[in-house]
Order: sequence, then C-alpha cells, then structure tokens
Amino acid sequence: MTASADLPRNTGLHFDPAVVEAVRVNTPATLRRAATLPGRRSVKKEWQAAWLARAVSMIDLTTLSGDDTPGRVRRLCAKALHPVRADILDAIGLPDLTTGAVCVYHEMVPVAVEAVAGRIPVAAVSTGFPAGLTPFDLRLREIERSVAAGATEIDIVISRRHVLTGDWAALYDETAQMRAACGDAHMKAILATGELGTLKNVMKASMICMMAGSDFIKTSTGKESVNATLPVSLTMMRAIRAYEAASGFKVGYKPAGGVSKAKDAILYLALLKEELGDRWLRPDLFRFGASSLLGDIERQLEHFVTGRYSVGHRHALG
Ligand SMILES: O=C[C@H](O)COP(=O)(O)O
Repeated sequence: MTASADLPRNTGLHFDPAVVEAVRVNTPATLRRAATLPGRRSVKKEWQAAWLARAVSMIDLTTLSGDDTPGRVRRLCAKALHPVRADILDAIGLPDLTTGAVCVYHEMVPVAVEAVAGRIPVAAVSTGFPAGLTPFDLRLREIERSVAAGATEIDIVISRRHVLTGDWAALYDETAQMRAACGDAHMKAILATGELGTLKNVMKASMICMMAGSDFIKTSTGKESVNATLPVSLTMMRAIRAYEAASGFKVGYKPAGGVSKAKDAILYLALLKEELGDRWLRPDLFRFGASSLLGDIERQLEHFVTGRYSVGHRHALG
C-alpha cells in the first residue's frame, strides 16, 4: 500500500468539532438498504472467477491468536504468497496472484517479514490490540517497534471510551499521534464498531479518524462480539465519501472479523462499487481482514474451473 500519483496519502485535516456535529445518519434507511443487498441482480457468470480473484488480492490474511507460533505464521505467509492452487490460477490466467498482505501481532512481525521476502506487505496490529487499553506512551512505542521490525502497515485500535463519552478532541489527538508514530507505514484505524453503540457514533468516529490522517478505516478487531456488518460498512463507506468531498483525499476501507464466505465477499465488493466506485476496488483502497475467507474462495474457484461453481450471490459487478 504505497501512495501513488493518483492516490496522494491522506495528510488529514485540522480538528473541527463542527464536522462531528453535522453528522446525520438515517439508521432505519441504512438498515433497510443493507437488508436489500443480498439477492439483487446477478453476477454475470463470466465475471465470477475474476471477482473472486480480485477479492483474494485484497485480503489481509490474518492470524491473531494467543497461541500463534513462528511455524503458523510461516504457513500463513506461504499461503498468502500462493493463495490458490497453481492449476486453478493458471486456468483463470492469474499465475502470480497473492493476497494483499499478511496481518499479525507485533511479536510475529520479524518472522512474517522474512517469510514474505518483500513480495507483499506485512501489517502489524499494534497499540495494545485488541482492547487498546495499555498506557498510551507504550502504544506509541509499540507502533515504532513494529515499523522498525519491518511492518509497512499498522492496524491501530482506537480508545472506544473517547467515542462513548463524546470526547472527539481526545480521539483526534490520540489518532494523530499514532499516525505520526507510523511514519511512512500506512495506518488502518480499527473502530471496533460493535462496541460503539450507534451508527451515528460509527460515522463520527470514522470522520475523526480520517481527519487525524488515517490511511484506512477498519471495522473491527475480529474479537468483538459483533464484527463487520453491511449496515456498518454502508455507514463507513459514506463517511469515506463525505471525507473525500471535504478534503480531496481517498481513504481506504477494511471490513474485518467474521467475513468467511465467498458470497459475503461478493456482497461487500458490490456495496463498495456502488457506494465508492471502481477506484476503491484495488488493494491500496480496500482490504478484507480475514482468517478463513480465503479457504472458501479457493473452494469456489476450484468449482468454477471444474464447472461446478455456485457461490449463491446475485450481484452485478462486471
Ligand atoms: O482483522 C482480522 C480479523 O481479526 C479476522 O477475523 P476472522 O478470524 O473472523 O476472519
């Protein structure tokens, strides 16, 4: 994920409480629209494998467990570099397909960096993941240590209490300091949306994190009881659109946690295309944070090349 001519890095905006005050979310309409998403229109058959391959290229293949070992991380990295059987990749004409990145705890960064050998980025969850309740100075040091160890993407967690108490200035300051600690590494701000109470809070927190310079906004750690959902995704994508209108910067989106089926991946991509447009359908502006999605996509691609494909979605993408 590097800044390019058509994608200048988000440098943020000054804190402006008026932006937060102006946030409006029509929750019933958002829920209604999300509910209509599964089951409209058809993906054209000739496009299905291409869309699943696209989804693979945008996965942050993740292991975030207390019992992670170097061996497990090496296997994860091997899978990220060869995500689908070679004969299937040859059949769909994408022999060099990889996932977007691997995502690991700080302690596993050196192992992952060595294993991927520069072919794909290593993302680290830093800042006291998943609760983000370690001392603030240690959270900043953790970011610096992860970057020094070779992570080029840092997934930070926000302090949920700043959202729940409406302390938007504190959320802005905290996020801006984390962004500064990232240096050249790109920062994904995890909102832990399942703990923020309302879609309005999700929208406000999204705006603040983008104003503070986040390169991506991400739904969840995967450890909350509710992780990525379509209504939350709709809300965060609309925040990204509003932020682009205000600042000119395109910010990336990462749904994470519980996205494990190929048909769900298709739904997210359909929503992304409709809400933000084709430019977001690339790894520099979209990622799935997922540990098991790749397995289902691989099965569907296998069925596709053997003529037994049936992912069960009905969205038009191509
Ligand atoms: O950010 C990634 C998530 O922790 C992965 O969650 P998952 O194991 O439910 O796919």
